[in-house]
Amino acid sequence: MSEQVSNMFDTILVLDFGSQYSHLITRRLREFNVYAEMLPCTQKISELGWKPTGVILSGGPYSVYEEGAPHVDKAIFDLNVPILGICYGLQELAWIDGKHVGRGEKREYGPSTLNVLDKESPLFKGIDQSTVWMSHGDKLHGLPKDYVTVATSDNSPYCGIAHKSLPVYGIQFHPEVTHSTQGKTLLKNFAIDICGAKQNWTMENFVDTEIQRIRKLVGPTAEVIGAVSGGVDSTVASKLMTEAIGDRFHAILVDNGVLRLNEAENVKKTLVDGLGINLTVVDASDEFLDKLKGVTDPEKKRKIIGNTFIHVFEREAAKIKPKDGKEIEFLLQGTLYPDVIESISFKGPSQTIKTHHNVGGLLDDMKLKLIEPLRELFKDEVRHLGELLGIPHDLVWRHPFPGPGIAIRVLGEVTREQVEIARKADHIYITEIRKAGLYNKISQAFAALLPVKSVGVMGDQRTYEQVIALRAIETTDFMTADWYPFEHDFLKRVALRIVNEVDGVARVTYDITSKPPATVEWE
Ligand SMILES: Nc1ncnc2c1ncn2[C@@H]1O[C@H](COP(=O)(O)OP(=O)(O)OP(=O)(O)O)[C@@H](O)[C@H]1O
Ligand SMILES: O=c1[nH]c(=O)c2[nH+]cn([C@@H]3O[C@H](COP(=O)(O)O)[C@@H](O)[C@H]3O)c2[nH]1
Ligand SMILES: NC(=O)CC[C@H](N)C(=O)O
Ligand SMILES: [Mg+2]
Repeated sequence: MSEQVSNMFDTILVLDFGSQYSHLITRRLREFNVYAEMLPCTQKISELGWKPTGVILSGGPYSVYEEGAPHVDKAIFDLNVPILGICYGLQELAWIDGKHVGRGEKREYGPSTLNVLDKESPLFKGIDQSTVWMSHGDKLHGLPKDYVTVATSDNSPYCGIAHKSLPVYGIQFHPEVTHSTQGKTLLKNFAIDICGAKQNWTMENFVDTEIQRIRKLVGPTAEVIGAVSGGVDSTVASKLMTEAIGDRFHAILVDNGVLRLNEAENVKKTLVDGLGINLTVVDASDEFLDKLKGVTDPEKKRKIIGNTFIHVFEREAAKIKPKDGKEIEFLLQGTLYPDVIESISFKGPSQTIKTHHNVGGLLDDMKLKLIEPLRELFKDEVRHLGELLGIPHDLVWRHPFPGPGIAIRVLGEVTREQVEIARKADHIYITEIRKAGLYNKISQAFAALLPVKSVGVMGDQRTYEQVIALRAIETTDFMTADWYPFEHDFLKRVALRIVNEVDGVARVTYDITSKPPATVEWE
């Protein structure tokens, strides 16, 4: 899939050396409609399968002179396309041609002033003295062979360098962060003027080319299945698939008994009636809740739900008999670019904090070929795509909802009764958030039901019931998050409604922990 998109649009290849900012390079380029793709720094150019329009080497936490430090495939120089090294990338260029890199006397983090020496340099066109963001401890001690200095900064005499005859550049600062005030101009200069990349990466173009691509890939008769949740990603992927192949696409929604209030019905209404998606809703709630009986360990809950999910999905898939008399050939997945990025680090995927349920487990058994139309997109691009495809605004901007659902929001044993309490409280909470006009300001909000009892007094009677914890967070990437600062009156209103309207709850608390150290979900 990734090969195909890169062949259809001029593509800047970003080779990732592990900087925390690497994905921002891709983002910035896409913001001015130049398509870019990030791959690990160890990518072999001969195995790329497409020709980049230009190459950017990212920053990274290593030192080029260290043993075991990552190094780029020298074949990038045989591509005869422009190259830009950023921070570690600059140091890598200098290391390759003369090894002039070492520890600096002073580390440099934060703002610095850029001083452009070569006013004719195409990389610095329209850029003069400006603030640039630094984050390095190593520095160049001399120029690599055949390079000249084009810019300096207070602490970096080789802040910008350029090859004398080739379009190869290196810069010590990070143009991809917004703190580098003219960083975007520099990236534009590189991608558009120096590489000559066309600015044709628009969602409208993507929709057209992607629909054509899916049709070609699937052929005139083959059929496709996909799991949909009513969440943003699977809905957008399903709508795209429906546009491409109509009801040869079979969507399956599994009601696992831990969905939100009236969710299965609502999703059915929106997807079938509203969007024309060929959807089957399978009620497997008894099966899930039976298997969850007596289980309190969060990881066990996640695994049970993940496994049961696969089981139910496979069973339903086997019932589908394609019209061409063959078997189902493809499985649609709503994988997004951040999922891909997280697993491409050359040191392997990051440590497992919690097992996110996923449908990847289907792969081996089912021998289905994967279709992942959103694989190159960031979440906000997926939302934009959803709007273009005519998916209602409310659905496109929905808060994410985890696959294991309310089961990981009912702490302790999951029973129908406990799910019902959590569901009702959640519904009231979200309704109030919407009423207050706060839904789109918050990234995710939900109610969790705690397995502790607390004493209360209602109508002169002693009560002894459970506790609801409200959570609301703001985040851009869900990797880090902060709690949302509600007005006190709002919290007062929600607490009152929940205790009054939901049997079994005597107390409400608000969770004021950020991530880290907490996670978004309670389990
Ligand atoms: N109840 C369900 N029935 C069928 N498939 C499901 C269900 N819950 C989750 N899935 C599948 O698991 C995938 C991953 O879930 P995830 O929550 O990451 O994405 P999403 O639900 O599509 O979007 P969002 O992030 O907005 O919730 C979904 O895309 C969908 O394919
Ligand atoms: O599809 C999913 N399957 C899961 O198993 C899962 N666990 C957490 N989440 C969602 O991921 C984001 C980060 O959550 P955590 O900080 O709790 O890990 C939040 O948006 C969580 O809701 C999941 N989504
Ligand atoms: N941000 C970076 O790329 C840092 C590169 C290298 N690790 C240094 O400290 O200089
Ligand atoms: Mg979801």
